[in-house]
Amino acid sequence: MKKTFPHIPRERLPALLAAMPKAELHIHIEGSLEPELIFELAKRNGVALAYPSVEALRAAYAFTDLQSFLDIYYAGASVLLTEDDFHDMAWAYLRRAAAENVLHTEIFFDPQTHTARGVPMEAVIHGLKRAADRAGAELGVSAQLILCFLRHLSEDDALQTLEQALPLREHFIGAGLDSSERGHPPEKFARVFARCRELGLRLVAHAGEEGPPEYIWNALDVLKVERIDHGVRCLGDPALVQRLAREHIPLTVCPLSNVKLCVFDQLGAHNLGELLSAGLAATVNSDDPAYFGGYLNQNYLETFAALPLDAGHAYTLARNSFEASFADQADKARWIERLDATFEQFR
Ligand code: HPA
Ligand SMILES: [Zn+2]
Repeated sequence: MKKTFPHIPRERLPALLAAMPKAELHIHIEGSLEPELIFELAKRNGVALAYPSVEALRAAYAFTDLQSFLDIYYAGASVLLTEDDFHDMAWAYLRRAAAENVLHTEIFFDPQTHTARGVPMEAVIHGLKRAADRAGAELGVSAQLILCFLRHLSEDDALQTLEQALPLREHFIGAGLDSSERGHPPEKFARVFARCRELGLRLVAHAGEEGPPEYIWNALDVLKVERIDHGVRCLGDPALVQRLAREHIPLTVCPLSNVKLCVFDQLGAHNLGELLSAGLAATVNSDDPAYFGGYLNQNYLETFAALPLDAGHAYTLARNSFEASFADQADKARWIERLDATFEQFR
């Protein structure tokens, strides 16, 4: 049964959305790199940037599609060289997450973006993991890592990357697939995902952000992923929607990202409400918050302001975020109790 909260008026929604405990399941840590930190790290590491100032860099954040964003995103990540750089980036994100009542986060990282520049795999993973462990100890935020393969590169490159990461296997819980979607279908990565499955990694893939519903089918059937990242284009295929609903496959939806990358013209045209009405396990996430105009709470706030969503939808989205996570059942139950308590307090 869906919960409803008729006693919570619409004016209380912004406070409720900010206060409610939540999980974030779709955040690229390189996409949390704020322009100020890009400049600080560039200076620290003696890396030359193509932009003269923070303002000039921010002014370049006007994207027409996924690729136009990725070009700038990879350029920004070029300032990351040492273990401390990766720690500092992730720590900045995790502090923000804690302030936004994020109890649990599953963080994507793109090792190939760094190893291709000669950065050791150990620097990437140890730096991120140190920040994740520190978040547990100092902020009470549970944080896990998901290693993503860049789909514009070859499957052999992905396989080599996986082998390189294997000595550090204990530090990440899953594998994902990101970067340029169109022209790089999931089945291109069938072997590497099969290997990840043998290794006991949890599996996710970006599909149906810009790509067709067929990519979502193949992410499920060929890669055997447990969650679909984005997936907003599933509504074009009723049989797919039925499958996603029947099998409770979560979608990690990123509303501000979708508008910035022109997947939807405006937030008011976003299909999040339809996804929920279709019985899909949709969640709200920030994707690349430093580039897309806001962190997790901003995604919730702007989306609820633009769409006819109420406190019942807020509850469903937050609850979905915990249920769709790769955390263990006891943690999920504890977080959902805290969610229920927050909703009890709002009148
Ligand atoms: O939204 C995204 N889509 C695909 N790849 C990405 N890498 C960072 N953000 C994204
Ligand atoms: Zn993404």
